[in-house]
Amino acid sequence: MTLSANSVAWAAGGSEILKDVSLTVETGEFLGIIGPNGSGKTSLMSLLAGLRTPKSGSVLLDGVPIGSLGRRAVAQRLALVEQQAETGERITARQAVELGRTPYVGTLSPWSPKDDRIVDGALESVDMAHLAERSWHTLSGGERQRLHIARALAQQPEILLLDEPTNHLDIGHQISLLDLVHQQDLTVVAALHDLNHAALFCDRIAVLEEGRVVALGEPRAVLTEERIRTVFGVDVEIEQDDGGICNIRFLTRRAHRRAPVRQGRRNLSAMEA
Ligand SMILES: Nc1ncnc2c1ncn2[C@@H]1O[C@H](COP(=O)(O)OP(=O)(O)OP(=O)(O)O)[C@@H](O)[C@H]1O
Repeated sequence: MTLSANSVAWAAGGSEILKDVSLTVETGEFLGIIGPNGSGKTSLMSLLAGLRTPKSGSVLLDGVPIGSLGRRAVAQRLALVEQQAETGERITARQAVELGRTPYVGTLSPWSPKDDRIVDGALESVDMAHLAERSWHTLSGGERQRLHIARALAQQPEILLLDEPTNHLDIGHQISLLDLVHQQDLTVVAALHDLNHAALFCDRIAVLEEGRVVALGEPRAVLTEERIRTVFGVDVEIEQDDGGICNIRFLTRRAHRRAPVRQGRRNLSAMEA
């Protein structure tokens, strides 16, 4: 199943937020969207999810305009985890994940043991089965974020849209969540802030700058020192490991200051030896 944006433009508050955005996510691909704050990542994700309508251009789900499909039909194919997804309901962790089954349950197809099994599996996959009966409002930000992912997995979509999915997560859970998503047989579009995560997990990366796609391709082609300097305004050094994966090192003033100290320490240990 493919998802594509074709010359999409979107405006809000009197400003053009997205301008002439074109990209296609192929079946099974993990596409990363990176860009500075305010570059339009969240806006693009909601257009791709069919939550917003482009001012011009189109978003196609398997070649069909997403706006022409019913919400239930879209939800059976595509799940979105929003950046500030919240629930005001007084529900348990498990009930939050059960919401993922909404597109499948109805008068003619009542809740069944199969739905229970899918919810159990989703809770286990994000390491939250032990907190299934806890009230939502007692959970930490990271636990809630893992449940949002579990809810999306319980939706059994073919395409998963994730807007900054590692928000609130410690580094162990950031890696295990991206690993989990990567291992699913899913097409993934994820807005990511961590460029090393993008390099490690994405098949291709689109770079957004002021609402335009300024680069789109494999991580090693897109993540160059020059581009990161131009788009994000930071100096980096990039090394590629044997597998061709980029390792980005940020050259902050602090890193520059610390370099001679490290050298000094090495000299000192050499003298002590
Ligand atoms: N409904 C709206 N009305 C007015 N302006 C909006 C609206 N939605 C988004 N914007 C503006 O559009 C721009 C892009 O916002 P968006 O949230 O898509 O960026 P982002 O790349 O996801 O940012 P961040 O990295 O900070 O999450 C911002 O300047 C934002 O203020």
